[in-house]
Amino acid sequence: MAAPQSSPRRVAHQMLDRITGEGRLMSELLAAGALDRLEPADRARAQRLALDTLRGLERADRLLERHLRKNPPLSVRNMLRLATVEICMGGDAHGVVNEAVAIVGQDKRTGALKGMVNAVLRKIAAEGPAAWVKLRVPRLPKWLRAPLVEAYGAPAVAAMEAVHFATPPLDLTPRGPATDVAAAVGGIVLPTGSVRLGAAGQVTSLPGYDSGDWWVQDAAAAIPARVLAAQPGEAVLDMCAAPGGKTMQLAAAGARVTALDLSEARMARVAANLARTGLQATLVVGDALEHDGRYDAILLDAPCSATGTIRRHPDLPHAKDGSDFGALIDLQARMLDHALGLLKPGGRLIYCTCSLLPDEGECQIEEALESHPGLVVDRDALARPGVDPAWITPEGGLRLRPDVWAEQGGLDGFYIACLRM
Ligand SMILES: C[S@@+](CC[C@H](N)C(=O)[O-])C[C@H]1O[C@@H](n2cnc3c(N)ncnc32)[C@H](O)[C@@H]1O
Repeated sequence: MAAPQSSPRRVAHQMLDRITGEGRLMSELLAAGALDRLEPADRARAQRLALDTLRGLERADRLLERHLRKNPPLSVRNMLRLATVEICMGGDAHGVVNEAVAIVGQDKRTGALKGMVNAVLRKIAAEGPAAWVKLRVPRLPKWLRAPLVEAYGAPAVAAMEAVHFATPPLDLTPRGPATDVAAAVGGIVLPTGSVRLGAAGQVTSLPGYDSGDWWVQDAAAAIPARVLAAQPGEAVLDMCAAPGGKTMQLAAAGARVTALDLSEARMARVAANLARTGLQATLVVGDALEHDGRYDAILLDAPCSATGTIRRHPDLPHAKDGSDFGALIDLQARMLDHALGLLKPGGRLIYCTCSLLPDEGECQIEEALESHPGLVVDRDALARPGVDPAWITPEGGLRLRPDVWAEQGGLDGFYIACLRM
């Protein structure tokens, strides 16, 4: 086995370069082994440094602007950003500055700038922490902010940005009684039945992980399967299943679940999750648009912009620019059309996306209702514990936003609707 050869700051810096420079998502980098050169104990720290930097990027840039005479190359800017955020969040300035200077100095392309990095970061160490707290909460980029302001209004978007800026809590979906899991892990039970922890630490060392008593799943992401309310023995298709959070909910309810996903690698995670929790489903790797069968119920958690998950994935606004969302919207419509054709008479379909964009939620349902005579929205299905009727939209879906339950850490943005043929 190759010896680990890096440090958390170096790895966090490399991840920032790839996210901001190449438009890669952190999930892709992690899947490709970005943390492998670190000791296991250092991996969470590297990831946290990168995530904190991405959440605070706008503030870091504002502080750095005061001290930069020229725009440095992106890699140097990213090192300055990472060091600025760490210093302003209470890191040991001496150690941070020394390593930042070493990292810039050891790279032939940037070595000549190490003196500048040293000088700028010494100023940040002196003035930054006091100035940091006075800066505004970082905003979403314009390409995303504009449609959200149009949909929800500027005050609501500002409230979402405040939640995005905070470190999110950890949510667990309990397999059995939520109170037992909450007591075991030291969490609270949310009104919708998920268990929430403030400071998680290492997930795999929490009580009940090995025995599969729960799985990690945002409280919003747990609502679609609750709305579907699978009954024992029902044939249920989880149409875009990986990594399997909703598959496990459906299987735990006693349904005969077929879990379908296009990605073999992601389906391996469904298999591992089912093995850990002792739950069962039939796994199919394939294209949802070509899948055949007849089901009592279908859960379509369609691929989407994932703009509802920014509090957990602050890399997204920096890696994306919205240019690939049109193709996703088209795919969602085709998947919804195809899925409706797989329902038994009287069957129900849950359509959901972890998106904040109405084009991927409300508009998809409005269009499906126009093009499928006889299709109806089942509003009554939304009456689940903890679901606030104020979240129900005019066409009869649920609109969840990060600023819901903001004081308790918020929720992922989601759209959920129950359709019946
Ligand atoms: C939002 S994620 C699903 C999350 C999952 N339902 C859960 O709760 O863990 C969307 C999934 O759609 C899958 N996907 C994308 N295109 C697909 C297609 N044409 N057919 C089937 N699955 C597809 C992706 O591989 C991805 O795993």
